[in-house]
Amino acid sequence: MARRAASLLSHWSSRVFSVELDGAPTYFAVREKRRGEDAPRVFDAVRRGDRCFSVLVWSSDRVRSARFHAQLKDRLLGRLPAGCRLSPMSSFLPNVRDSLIKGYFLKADSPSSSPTERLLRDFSQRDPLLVCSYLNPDNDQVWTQQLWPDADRDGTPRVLYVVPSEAPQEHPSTLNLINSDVFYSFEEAQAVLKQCGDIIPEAASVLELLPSRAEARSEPDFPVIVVEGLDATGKTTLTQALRDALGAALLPSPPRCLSPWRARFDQEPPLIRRAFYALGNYITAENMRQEATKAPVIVDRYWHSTAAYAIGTALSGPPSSLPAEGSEVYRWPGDLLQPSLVVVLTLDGEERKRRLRNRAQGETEEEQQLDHNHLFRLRVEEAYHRIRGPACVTVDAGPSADQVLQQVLLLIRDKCQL
Ligand SMILES: Nc1ncnc2c1ncn2[C@@H]1O[C@H](COP(=O)(O)OP(=O)(O)O)[C@@H](O)[C@H]1O
Ligand SMILES: Nc1ccn([C@@H]2O[C@H](COP(=O)(O)OP(=O)(O)O)[C@@H](O)[C@H]2O)c(=O)n1
Repeated sequence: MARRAASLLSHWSSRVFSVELDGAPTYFAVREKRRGEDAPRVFDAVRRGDRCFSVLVWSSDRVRSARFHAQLKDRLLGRLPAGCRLSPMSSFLPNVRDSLIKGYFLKADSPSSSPTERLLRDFSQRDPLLVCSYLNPDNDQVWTQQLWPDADRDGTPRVLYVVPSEAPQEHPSTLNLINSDVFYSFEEAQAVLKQCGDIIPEAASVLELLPSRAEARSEPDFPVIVVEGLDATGKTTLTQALRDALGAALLPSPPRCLSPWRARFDQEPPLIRRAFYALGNYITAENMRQEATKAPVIVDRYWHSTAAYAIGTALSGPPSSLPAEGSEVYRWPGDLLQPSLVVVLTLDGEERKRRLRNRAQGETEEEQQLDHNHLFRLRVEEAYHRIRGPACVTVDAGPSADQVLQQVLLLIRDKCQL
């Protein structure tokens, strides 16, 4: 832990900081203070006289960091004085993978800054937090950042100038996607659940259900067809109709054996939750392999869902903020069985909502977010289309259920010689 802190601090001046102030990201860096120089303005959205702080989560234990970050907002809001405003914040080394650390930027009204300061000092001594305070001593928008001595540990307060920085080319969260949000091997996902063992007892039960190891191995005897799409695009309807039309086996994903643990892992931060879903795919792959010795196999969601939802959640903004097409984040895990065909159902937003209303059954929290957040839905759909290895074939799910079935049957006959 101490070594990671030392390396964090030694690269501190190379870091870029990002704060969502009034809905727009402000990027800034810090550097040594030069005497007598006019520093540029940075925090236009911060009122004169406001006292600011940043609280960033850092720990070499990634499970601890992820869980601590997930609780941090509530913990801060529960104890901070009224009038203190929180904005999401992150810090990263440009182009350095896994360098992103996350936390919050706090604006405290001047009169109430002392209790905030006391509380943060208390937090920084007990918790895996790196706290900085921001001052504009001359009240002219020239900001300085001070790493608190107790965070710096060598006893010398470091006072740095805050200077504007350019927006990075890629969304900063892209730096930590691989093996934190999306897992590209059985071992990587399994390692997260093993690490959770002492804090989430259910992890042991999930680990027991896993195959001893994973490998993509040879093609199954019968074709395996995966149906993907956002909630209410008609996956259940289509997969059942395909099962009946082809005399196929129908597999749900995540697999049924994980049902007792799903709600538990849905409460966890992305690192743990996504590892759980990633492992579910390896169980599904074993089931696919077995069933495909006897008949065609239809699967309701698989790797495309796991990766596209994870990418769409980790990033923000319009689909243009996603990693570019061809990026390694869209690759297929080398040890995961590839289906013969992946069909993605797409549906006009209004029709999807109408079907959701008609069905009126419980949505996952993530699915509710899809409804409330149009951009999130667009990001997930775009990520679906960028995933490679098998790429997906898009089918318009707007026509009647029978027409959609006939179209997909044609595709299967064409691509899988069935
Ligand atoms: N092609 C279709 N045309 C009209 N309604 C449909 C069609 N396919 C499915 N539905 C209806 O839309 C709702 C959502 O379909 P469902 O198969 O449950 O979607 P998913 O499994 O993707 O969430 C259901 O009420 C279903 O009867
Ligand atoms: N193979 C899978 C299947 C589901 N999932 C997750 O499960 C959620 C959707 O599951 P669901 O059971 O609500 O889907 P529907 O088939 O009901 O639309 C998505 O939010 C994904 O995050 C996954 O990550 N990987």
